[in-house]
Amino acid sequence: MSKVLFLGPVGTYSHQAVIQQFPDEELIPAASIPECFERLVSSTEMDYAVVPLENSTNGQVVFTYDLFRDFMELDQNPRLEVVGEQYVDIAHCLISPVKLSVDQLKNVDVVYSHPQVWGQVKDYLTSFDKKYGKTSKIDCSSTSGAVERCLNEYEASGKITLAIGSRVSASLHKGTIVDSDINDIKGNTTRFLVLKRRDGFNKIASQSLPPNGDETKVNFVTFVINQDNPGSLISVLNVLREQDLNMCSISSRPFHNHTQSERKWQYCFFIEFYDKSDIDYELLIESFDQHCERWIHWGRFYRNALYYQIS
Ligand SMILES: O=C(O)C(=O)Cc1ccccc1
Repeated sequence: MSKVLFLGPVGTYSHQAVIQQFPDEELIPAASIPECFERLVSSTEMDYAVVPLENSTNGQVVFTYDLFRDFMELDQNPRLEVVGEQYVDIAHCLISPVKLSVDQLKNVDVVYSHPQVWGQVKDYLTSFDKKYGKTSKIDCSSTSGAVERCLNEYEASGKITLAIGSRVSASLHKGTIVDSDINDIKGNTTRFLVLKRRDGFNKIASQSLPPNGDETKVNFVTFVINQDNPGSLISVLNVLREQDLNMCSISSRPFHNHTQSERKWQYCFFIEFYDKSDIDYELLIESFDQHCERWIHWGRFYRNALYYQIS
């Protein structure tokens, strides 16, 4: 049986993603996204990890992007590869420890959740604060961890706070749902990546989980360029055009080159592009070597059919 790390505790959206991917394996809750990366790389006991990457409402889960960046910066041969992806519909609920009257709601001054949530319920919380009074938003390591903290605080001190998480997290932690489906944008979906320890290093990560009906494969690459060379980013993207490779995502995160740490406004780029049967990977490696200060090919994995879900 494989051991699979996920952002816990049980009831997180990551928990749902890992159940979708590995319904019959041993699921191991981690306290944070960095812990998922670190335990997978450092412990031969662990086989996979499932981490949130981006959300359809408010984009990057920056903690995960920054971990890919840092692993690339610290280790030219990071022992990790991306072998799959999952998609989870996000349906946030406002959760309390007990059933609350309107007056009790007016006395609540704290709401707990994962930082990624605030951008997904901004309008909802603005109108909530107008109706019931200003609340402080407190970050927790996960949505279900936020619900757990809300219930534990009530048990320990009787203080009534609120949390935002899934309906499952309310059930598992015996919370009460005050309001449901509170996302500002319907069809809110989070994309997760499935990580595997990379045994030995090859410039092109080759393993992937079996296809799920969609035979399209996606390549995931991070790179940094010499930003003082005009056209350096175009030169890298031209590598894809020259081989008629279709890019399906591009994003960036701040990058602090360890040799120029005092320099600001440098970027690490993240691109994904679709596979083709006739990719000349030797040429791709040569071109990335030529135009990038450093780069890592994290994986070639099958596109999950849920990617195409329209709402
Ligand atoms: O905290 C969770 O439930 C997670 O899995 C991270 C997350 C948080 C908010 C939306 C999607 C995933």
